Amino acid sequence: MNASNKTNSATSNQKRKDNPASEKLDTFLQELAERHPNEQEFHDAVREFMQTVFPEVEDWETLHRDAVLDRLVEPDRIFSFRVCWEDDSGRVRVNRGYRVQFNSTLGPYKGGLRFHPSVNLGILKFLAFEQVFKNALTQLPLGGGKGGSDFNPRGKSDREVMRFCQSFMTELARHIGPDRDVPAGDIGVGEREIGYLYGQYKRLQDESRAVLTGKGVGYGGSVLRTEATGYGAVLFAETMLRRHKDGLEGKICALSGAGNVALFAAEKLTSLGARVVTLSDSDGFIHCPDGLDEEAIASIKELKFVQRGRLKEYAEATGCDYHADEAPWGVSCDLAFPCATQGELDGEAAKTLLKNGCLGVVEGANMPATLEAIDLFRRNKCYFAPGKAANAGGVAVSGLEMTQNSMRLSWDRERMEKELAAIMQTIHEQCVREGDEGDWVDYVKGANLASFKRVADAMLSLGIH
Ligand SMILES: NC(=O)C1=CN([C@@H]2O[C@H](COP(=O)(O)OP(=O)(O)OC[C@H]3O[C@@H](n4cnc5c(N)ncnc54)[C@H](O)[C@@H]3O)[C@@H](O)[C@H]2O)C=CC1
Ligand SMILES: O=C(O)CCC(=O)C(=O)O
Repeated sequence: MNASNKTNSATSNQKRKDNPASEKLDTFLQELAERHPNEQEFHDAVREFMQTVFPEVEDWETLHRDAVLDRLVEPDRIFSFRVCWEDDSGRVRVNRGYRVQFNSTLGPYKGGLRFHPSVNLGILKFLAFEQVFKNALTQLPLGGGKGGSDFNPRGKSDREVMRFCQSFMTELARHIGPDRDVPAGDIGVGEREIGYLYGQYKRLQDESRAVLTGKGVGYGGSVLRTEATGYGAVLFAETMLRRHKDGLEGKICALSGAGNVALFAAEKLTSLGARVVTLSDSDGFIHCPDGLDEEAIASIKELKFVQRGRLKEYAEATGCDYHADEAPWGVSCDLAFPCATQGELDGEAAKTLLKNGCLGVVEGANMPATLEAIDLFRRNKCYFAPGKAANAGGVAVSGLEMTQNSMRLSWDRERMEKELAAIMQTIHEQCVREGDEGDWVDYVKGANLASFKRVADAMLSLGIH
């Protein structure tokens, strides 16, 4: 029983007439909303995915009988726990921690941890759902999960962050393991946090196990993991443009974010001759019409990763334009790279980008474009690279970090660069194979169908559970 054979665009017209896919989709989404109330981000992620998958599912009966689609939207399990820690003044603080183990059909649960005050179960379920399909596209043996806490590292001392991470891991440790669930970083969780989390895991288990990725290269991390998400998104953009007889050289690029993904995307774009004109944080954006050079990006990295400062400070120090409380999508550009967070590029922003002649949008973040924005990009045949394809370079190198840890060796930069480029190429090929519309490639449809087929086929093979 093979979903690839059963899912075919030559869908029988009769079947469609008897029971149109759009009606089935509406019912499915309505039931989802009733079963998972007040989780808008999760509903949106499922809608974006299922609206491309439903019309292509020919053998409805098989998938329906085995409840594959219903199983795909129900997490395997979810943990929620109290995290108590002591701040520098001796006061005890209480946060909530979570891990959503969504689907392990293809391998151990894999996906980042997010520390941000906005974190709630709906957001983590959307991220974990996306992760299942993103990981499938890498072709590595990885399931999907996500976790985190409403803890806000901003403004906390290193020691406070350490105590929080130790408390968080004290509970999480019992649920994870190298063949079970391997977390990594995401918003608010970088190398510092991974170091503290890993240190506490080792202390508790008295074992050096590959239980987290994104570790420092000095203690079991992989070369290129830090850069991989941003670099991978740019490699994807380059492949997408090359297929359409174009390139990155001279392209004006508007980026949002100023964290791990945005800054390494900016670095790679600049090295390939593109002009990065904006970066943003949650307070506003900087606009540098001549483009940020290597030196400027290095000093913003120092500001963000070491001093943990704000872009406003960079603007004050250099005199570049700064726009408080605004996103950068009003700036005229050839390519947009939303690299901050979900929902940051809405319908109005999409209309502005299209009006200004934007050729393509590459999602460095997870679900930064709203459903309305995605719809506008697709209807206008703007090249839109969805996050589950474009930002998969990070988790792909995490997968390779697991491989290196299992083999007890480390690969060098040259090898890692080749591996990352090959994986991004393969992801692009899968999107084109499933999303080629003749005069245009629908990357959303391509990424969703290719990953769906891989996960659904494996689920059918593994029986009902
Ligand atoms: N770190 C990774 O390897 C991967 C991250 N992602 C996604 O990329 C995005 C960024 O993650 P990272 O760069 O790792 O996080 P980060 O914590 O290093 O940086 C996040 C950036 O987004 C900005 N930001 C956060 N919330 C915001 C808001 N509400 N409005 C405006 N700006 C906001 C922050 O100021 C910061 O500049 C997230 O959507 C994450 O899920 C996706 C794949 C892998
Ligand atoms: O490297 C990983 O395991 C997770 C990366 C991640 O959280 C993501 O792809 O959104």
